[in-house]
Amino acid sequence: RFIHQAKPREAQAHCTMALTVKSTDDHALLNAEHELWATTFSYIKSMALKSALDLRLADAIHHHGGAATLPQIAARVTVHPSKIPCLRRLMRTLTVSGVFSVVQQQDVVVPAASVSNGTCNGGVAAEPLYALTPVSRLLVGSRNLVSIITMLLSPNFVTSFLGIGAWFEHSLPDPCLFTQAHGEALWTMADRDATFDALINDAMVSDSSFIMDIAIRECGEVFQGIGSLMDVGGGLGAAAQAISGAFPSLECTVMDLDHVVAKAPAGTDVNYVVGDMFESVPPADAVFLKVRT
Ligand SMILES: C[S@@+](CC[C@H](N)C(=O)[O-])C[C@H]1O[C@@H](n2cnc3c(N)ncnc32)[C@H](O)[C@@H]1O
Repeated sequence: RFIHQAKPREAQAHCTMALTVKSTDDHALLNAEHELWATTFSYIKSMALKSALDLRLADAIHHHGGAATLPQIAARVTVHPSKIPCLRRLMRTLTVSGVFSVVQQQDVVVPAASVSNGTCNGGVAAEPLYALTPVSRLLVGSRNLVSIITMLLSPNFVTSFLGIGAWFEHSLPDPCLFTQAHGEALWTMADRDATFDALINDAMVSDSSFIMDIAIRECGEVFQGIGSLMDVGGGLGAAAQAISGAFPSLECTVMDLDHVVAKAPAGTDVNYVVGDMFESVPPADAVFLKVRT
């Protein structure tokens, strides 16, 4: 904080001052305050990730074969030229949290003017190369997790968590955080708001397409020996499709609310039925309910 508030030389002086605190108690106080600020701002990590999704930064790096300089990234995303120094700071935040990695290239130099990082005064400057990591590789390619992360970081979900304190004040049973924040249940909003419904359904397809391949590889034996399966609250059926693909003799049916089943894809090996799981569940050899914890 000292460094950001002051000019470089003053910052150094302040920094030295901070580091030469003599009292152990003051050291402890400053450490505690640092922890408090770090916890307070920890949401910046997820907001930086949201920005990366909004700006499609992983796609821009992927386009360049998995590693790209800031000018190369900036050329492929919608960033006003005046904000390119800010983009460098965003990339720094994302590399600290492991979304991207960065290497300082020794052998590639570019004119400082084109770097536009706000710190170079002419001459040449080595351009850092930002690369995809195992984390950001999950955000590119055909089976990516962009939709589920976009939903989890969407305003309707994020704002719900602002009410945790208020939620504790009410006795059980009470509305969940989502209902408390928005005055209606998540599935009611999805029924009413087509954009929100699409956000959820796409999110679930991306999550199920990813996790079910692993689940079938790791514990596919649970599906052996059964003739029919009912995926309760199965959404657009991505999980059931994965199971059906791996076990073609297993008759898979998805049960969901009518506004979801109305959008179910045609031409799959999966059957779809409308129903309310709190009223009844159609008979099958096994009931499947996918839960992520
Ligand atoms: C979190 S999504 C999971 C979708 C799917 N199982 C998956 O993992 O890809 C929950 C699903 O339950 C459905 N749902 C909510 N309430 C329901 C109810 N009372 N009866 C049947 N389905 C319901 C929603 O429409 C939604 O598709």
